[in-house]
Amino acid sequence: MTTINRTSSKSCFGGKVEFYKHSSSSCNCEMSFSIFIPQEASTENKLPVLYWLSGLECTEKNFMEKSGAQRCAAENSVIIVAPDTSPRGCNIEGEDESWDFGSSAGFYVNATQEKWKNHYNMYDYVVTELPKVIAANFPVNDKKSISGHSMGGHGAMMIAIRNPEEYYSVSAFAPICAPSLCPWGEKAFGGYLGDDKNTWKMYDSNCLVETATQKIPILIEMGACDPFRETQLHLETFHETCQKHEYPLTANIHEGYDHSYYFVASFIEKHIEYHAQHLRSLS
Ligand SMILES: N[C@@H](CCC(=O)N[C@@H](CS)C(=O)NCC(=O)O)C(=O)O
Repeated sequence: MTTINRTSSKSCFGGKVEFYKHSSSSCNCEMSFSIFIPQEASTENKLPVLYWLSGLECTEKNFMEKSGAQRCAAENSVIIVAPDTSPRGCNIEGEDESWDFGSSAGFYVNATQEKWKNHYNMYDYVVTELPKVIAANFPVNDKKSISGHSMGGHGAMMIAIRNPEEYYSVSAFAPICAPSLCPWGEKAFGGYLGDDKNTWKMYDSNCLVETATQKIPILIEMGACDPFRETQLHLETFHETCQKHEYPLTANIHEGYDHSYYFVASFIEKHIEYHAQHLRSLS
């Protein structure tokens, strides 16, 4: 069993916000995550988990510190787990050179390129390893949902589209909707997966919805004043692809909101309630 080391524990709305580090076999380095555990969680009362994937430049801290999700998670009896956004400190040349590639920018893929493939396996980490670590160490049942922001919003959609039987619901805030078509995605996929764009499709939600058979509905919030909306996020393209392939998508655009955690904080309660409803519905 993986040993996990708690680095901090704080009371929050009757429950606990805790931070952990552990040795990851997928990423071959130490990984970090944060967790919110509602007060009533116990071995006799195991709770479902909402996984939260953060965006570029984030660590496991941003969501816990800025979203204000804990009160609603406590009220709805949902555990929240927020992993770091990439491996770190792997001594890979260039890993800390830019804010949109390498550290803080794992993009939730399994790298195939020589330089990155030993460590940058965030897909396996989030889909397989982390849920096992959580199940072995916390009072969780086997029900999971997933959400995220920007790069992490895409990660949540891509992971849920590929694993619809694993997640009860999926949602995203200001997601990168078609990574193969935007500068952030092209840089990351090119670097981690190589130049052959065919290999990018398995990690691109805009491609995955074309062939999905079991269709898990997607809920998106997007700020109308998000400065990345036109250049990086491509919601309209994704919307068209979903319509064409009859993939269920609800996208809400909010006047005046941008890309920041102030936007996430403004709508997070609605999403936690949405996930809680799904996590409760099939019990
Ligand atoms: N550094 C970028 C912006 C990066 C950014 O907006 N990151 C988002 C996710 S894509 C975030 O959550 N940042 C951390 C935070 O706001 O706490 C820029 O120069 O425009």
